Amino acid sequence: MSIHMTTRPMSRILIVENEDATRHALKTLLERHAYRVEEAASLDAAQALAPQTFDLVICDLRLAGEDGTQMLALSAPTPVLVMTDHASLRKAVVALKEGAVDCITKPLDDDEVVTTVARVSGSPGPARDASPPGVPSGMIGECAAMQCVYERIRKTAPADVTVLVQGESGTGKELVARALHRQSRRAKAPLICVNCAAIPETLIESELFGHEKGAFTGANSARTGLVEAADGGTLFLDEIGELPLDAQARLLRVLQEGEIRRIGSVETRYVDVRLIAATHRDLQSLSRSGEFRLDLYYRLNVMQIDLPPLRERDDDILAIAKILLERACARHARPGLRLSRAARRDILGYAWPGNVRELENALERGVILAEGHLIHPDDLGLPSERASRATPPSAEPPHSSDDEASLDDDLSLEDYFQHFVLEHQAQMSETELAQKLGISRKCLWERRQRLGIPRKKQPRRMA
Ligand SMILES: Nc1ncnc2c1ncn2[C@@H]1O[C@H](COP(=O)(O)OP(=O)(O)OP(=O)(O)O)[C@@H](O)[C@H]1O
Repeated sequence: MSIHMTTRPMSRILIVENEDATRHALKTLLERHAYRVEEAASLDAAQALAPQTFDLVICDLRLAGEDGTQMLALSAPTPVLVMTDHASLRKAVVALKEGAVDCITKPLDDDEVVTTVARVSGSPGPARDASPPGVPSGMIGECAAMQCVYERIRKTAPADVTVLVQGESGTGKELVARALHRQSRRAKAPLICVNCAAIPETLIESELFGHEKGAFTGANSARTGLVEAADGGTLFLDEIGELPLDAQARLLRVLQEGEIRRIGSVETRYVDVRLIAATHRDLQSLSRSGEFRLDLYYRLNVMQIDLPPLRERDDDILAIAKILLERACARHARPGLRLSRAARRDILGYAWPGNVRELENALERGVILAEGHLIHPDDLGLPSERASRATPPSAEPPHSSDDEASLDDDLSLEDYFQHFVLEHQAQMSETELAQKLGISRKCLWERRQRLGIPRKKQPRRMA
């Protein structure tokens, strides 16, 4: 893998991506960090913009019907940073071998994108790392349970041991793996992330360990596996509880002896890989039922990092929501949106079974659907039959002055709305009222219901 570094400050970046939403979000993010960005939705459109004149090209590997790796040749000598999803990790490995400077995986993580772009371009990097001291970049939250997690990361990262990260889905296990890699001596080598649940069981062994030509039907050429691709670096195996038993046996050999044997090969190769595994399942009880090898479990569990579910992070929820909301506002070019008091109460009262990912999605929905400056409970679209939480909604933590201000704004806006409607509804139609308030008729109707001021039926005017 060749790493291209340049010392001049980054100025122009070309994004080649056929998905409009991703392209737009990436452009907005990079422009916020003072990069000049142009975009193309296809190889042809990219070529027309003379990619070789840019300072960096960021290209999706799976352009609709086109092979993104072609951008490497089209852009030379400009460095190319490739984007991929879990399904096309194989292509990413090939692209890295062919000279891509690095690879970022989808769904894109804002902090990772900014840090990677800064690193591969040699530019000074993000203007500020939003993370407070001691909090790994990209992670939000400072409650006591998360402080323990950060301390574990800080102590474990340099130790070069295998780590087992446990937590419910969406609690940030992959973020922990990234932080461990970044803070380790392997930081400059590749981090290969594989979601074992996303690869079909029949393919997973050859994906991980590679195969020789003719090893099985369809194996037309020899292939390097992802374990070998991580040589010198870190391999993150998410959802390791889904790994079939045969693959578990091969993985055990890698951990015990550093040995790897491609499928269909008699030759043993040696790799130097640090393994980080994650699961939301109880591996010990899986091993009792014979689904997970106990010896592998013990090998994996040298260090354990447990992530708390979001519902147990009371002190953090609103702080996380605030930062995720700012990010969503930036992605959708809706600056300044805030959560209404009722929305904040609902966020605190909800059990968040999908954890931070679910909160991220709800806020994204809120930003897209909000009509005024505030996001209301309906915009968040939380399931109506809320799973109850131990903490009642009234237990909202003390407000910072910022929260206090937005609470007052919220109240005064609702007061203003109510006042305006009551004062003018006799003279104005619903359409006129909605226009004056800058909201849709539907939104006016919904707010009337919520505030208990439904429109009274007007007596029909006689001609
Ligand atoms: N502490 C956190 N701070 C900021 N973002 C977070 C945090 N935890 C999770 N996220 C965000 O939530 C989403 C899910 O995170 P991640 O993929 O790391 O979770 P996971 O536990 O690996 O989930 P799964 O097991 O379903 O793969 C990501 O978009 C991530 O950025």
